[in-house]
Amino acid sequence: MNEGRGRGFKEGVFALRPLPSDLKKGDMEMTPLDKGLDKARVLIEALPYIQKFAGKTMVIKYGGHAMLEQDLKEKVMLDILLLHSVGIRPVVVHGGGPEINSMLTRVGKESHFVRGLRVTDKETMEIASMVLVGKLNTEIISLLNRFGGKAVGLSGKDAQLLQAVKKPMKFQNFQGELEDVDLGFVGEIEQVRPEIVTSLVEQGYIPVISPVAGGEDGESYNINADTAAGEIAKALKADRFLLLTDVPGVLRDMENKDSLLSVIKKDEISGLIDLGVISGGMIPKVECARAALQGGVGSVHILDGRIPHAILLELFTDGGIGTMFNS
Ligand SMILES: Nc1ncnc2c1ncn2[C@@H]1O[C@H](COP(=O)(O)OP(=O)(O)O)[C@@H](O)[C@H]1O
Ligand SMILES: CC(=O)N[C@@H](CCC(=O)OP(=O)(O)O)C(=O)O
Repeated sequence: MNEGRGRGFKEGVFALRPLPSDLKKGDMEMTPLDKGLDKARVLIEALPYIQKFAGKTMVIKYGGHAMLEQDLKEKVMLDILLLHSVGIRPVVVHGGGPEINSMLTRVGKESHFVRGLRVTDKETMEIASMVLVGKLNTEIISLLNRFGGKAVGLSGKDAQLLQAVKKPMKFQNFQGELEDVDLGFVGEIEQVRPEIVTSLVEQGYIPVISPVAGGEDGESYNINADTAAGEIAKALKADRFLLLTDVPGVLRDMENKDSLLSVIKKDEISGLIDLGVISGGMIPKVECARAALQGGVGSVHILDGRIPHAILLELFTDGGIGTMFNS
């Protein structure tokens, strides 16, 4: 199903004879040499991608349900470190919606969303900041650094990285009329000042950014993490923008996990939304994918963060595992 992405690299020297991992059970026991060859083959398949991506910036949006399991979290961190070790420049933007929900429940507050955006009153903003900046950002950089990385935590407020204004929102009522909805401290990004990120990246650090922006008025604004990551990817003119989520990618039929759309062209996105193929939480993702492509990002990938090493499988294998958006 993933064949035909046309990434253009052929398997190298190892394609000429059956690979040890291709042998069926019972054909032959794998010898230590076979196992070694298998590992070599994996590295060789990755080689053209490693060469192609060296020095390139990749923005990785990590969030949602893909962030909840410790074992998976560690695998995501190892993937990011591997990218960094082969000369790629990863920039991480994280979410944490489910963790904000649990913290709000613990303090007896309900979560309300309008078109995927959390209605954010003053107290919710404080709690969202505590969870995103205080807890999750620190946890991610601690993990990366524990595994030997040099990660630096930032929020969108640092060095005015993300400047926002209050986001206006209209909502259609039961009579079909458009009404204004007050989302509170939900922000719309007005300006991205990527210099702090660029200078950290140039010095070999991995920036890890939480989606809280500052406003002219000195307030903090809550930004959807997909949107924040997309804006940052655009400002950095990233080569790749990866969104990790909890589905295999964009499915043609939500009931059928095998109906993955492996490649979507930028111009096909509106049609898929109009047809109802893409709905709910997937809409902001594909919309920020489109905006990122329009803003000069090379390609955008939506992939299943629940699959161990999803990032490596997407970037360094010929078929990839998720949905790739390109122009
Ligand atoms: N065509 C589609 N393919 C896959 N998922 C879709 C599609 N349309 C809607 N969705 C929904 O989008 C969700 C992903 O968005 P969301 O829950 O906001 O992700 P996250 O929490 O990772 O940011 C999926 O869990 C699924 O319910
Ligand atoms: C305005 C808005 O909705 N902000 C999000 C920010 C976190 C986020 O987007 O996290 P995920 O990527 O894990 O969903 C929120 O408060 O949940």
